[in-house]
Amino acid sequence: MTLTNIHNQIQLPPLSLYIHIPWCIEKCPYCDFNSHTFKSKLPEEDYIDHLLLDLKQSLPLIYNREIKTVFIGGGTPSLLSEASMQKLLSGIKTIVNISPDAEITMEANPNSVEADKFLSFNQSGVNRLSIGVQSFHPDKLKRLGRVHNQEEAIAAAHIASRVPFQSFNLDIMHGLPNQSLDEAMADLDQMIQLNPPHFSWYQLTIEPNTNFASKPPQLPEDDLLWEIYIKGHEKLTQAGYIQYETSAYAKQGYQCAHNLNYWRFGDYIGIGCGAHGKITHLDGTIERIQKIKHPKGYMAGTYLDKSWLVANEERPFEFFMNRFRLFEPTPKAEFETFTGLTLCAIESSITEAIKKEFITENLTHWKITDKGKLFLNDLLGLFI
Ligand SMILES: C[S@@+](CC[C@H](N)C(=O)[O-])C[C@H]1O[C@@H](n2cnc3c(N)ncnc32)[C@H](O)[C@@H]1O
Ligand SMILES: C[S@@+](CC[C@H](N)C(=O)[O-])C[C@H]1O[C@@H](n2cnc3c(N)ncnc32)[C@H](O)[C@@H]1O
Ligand code: SF4
Repeated sequence: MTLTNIHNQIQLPPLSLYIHIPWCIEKCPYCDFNSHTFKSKLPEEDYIDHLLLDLKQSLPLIYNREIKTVFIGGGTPSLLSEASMQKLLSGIKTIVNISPDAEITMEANPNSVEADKFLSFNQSGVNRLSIGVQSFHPDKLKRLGRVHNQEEAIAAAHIASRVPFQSFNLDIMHGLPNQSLDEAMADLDQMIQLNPPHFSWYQLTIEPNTNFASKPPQLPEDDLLWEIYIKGHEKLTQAGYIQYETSAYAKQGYQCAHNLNYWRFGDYIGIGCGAHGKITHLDGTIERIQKIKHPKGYMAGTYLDKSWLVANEERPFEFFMNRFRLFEPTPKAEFETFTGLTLCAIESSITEAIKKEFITENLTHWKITDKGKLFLNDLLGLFI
């Protein structure tokens, strides 16, 4: 990349904080997230001390930048006791500068024991709850190895709507083992009745190194998957949900600010086992950071696994890989300020993408077309 391709006006993107809680009651057979079962008692007090120390050690990366969003993910963060969540959230507020109107999300499983803690989590500062429902169908829940049942999922959503969270999200998966169109639509009907402001609708994928990868279940054929997607999308749109990313739907004004910041190539620090981060420095370098994955190793007290700089040549791909997941137009100015490159650096790739009808452009923005969404890998390949 030549010098003329480097933009000299560095403007730091918004900053988020991710906190990983690595434990679950059972390991679900489809899940490859960094989660571990535990034998007796959760070492939660020790772990929170480590999280706070990890955050303190991250300070030189962010000096006093304001944190716009916080996301406590897992694993199953709702396994933490009320006191631990209170200690964690008040602890981070003494270390970093959290914006007074920050979105603070926590993931929860819908078991009754955990749902009883929702109000207390809210009083500790959580203002957005994300509940992993997956399905409302009893057989499907069993097949997915979930430890909650249909009644608990409905009750958890009711509790979440009564607690004064600013928003809550339900995660539902489709394309489940032996799932029919009617079963997938029944899950959506039940979800719509519960009326969450935000809804994530993931197609089940078989991930390597999971139980489903070694003993693959019978998944719906491609034609049926497509029908589920098209009919489901229609139903969600009619119910007032706006799709803003492949799997994310929200009522007007309820998009998830934390995920939006990831997809817009924002900055974030990650603390906890296996958490990753991305930070833009004042000299224009972009650093990626990865923490140690296993709880035992992480709690030995050295948190950093590795970190590396994103080369100038890799920045266009990294920027568009995230950005083109979103349906909103991409401001050209953000490409320059967030990657530190000029538009000249991608001129030929953009021309090619327009010629192939993957994107359109006007003076200020690019927009992905339906064809671009369908051939996303080919589109992104133009920026490698
Ligand atoms: C990391 S999980 C955490 C949420 C919480 N532990 C739970 O499972 O309820 C986040 C979400 O990713 C989705 N997910 C996990 N594995 C998936 C897979 N193989 N295919 C599609 N979605 C998946 C599920 O909807 C899940 O709720
Ligand atoms: C798949 S998403 C589910 C979000 C949910 N649908 C919502 O709208 O709130 C969240 C999961 O991604 C993973 N994750 C997100 N940010 C991460 C980070 N910085 N480092 C490591 N894992 C991360 C965690 O496993 C987390 O539970
Ligand atoms: S409860 Fe959530 S994080 Fe834990 S194994 Fe299941 S899907 Fe993965």
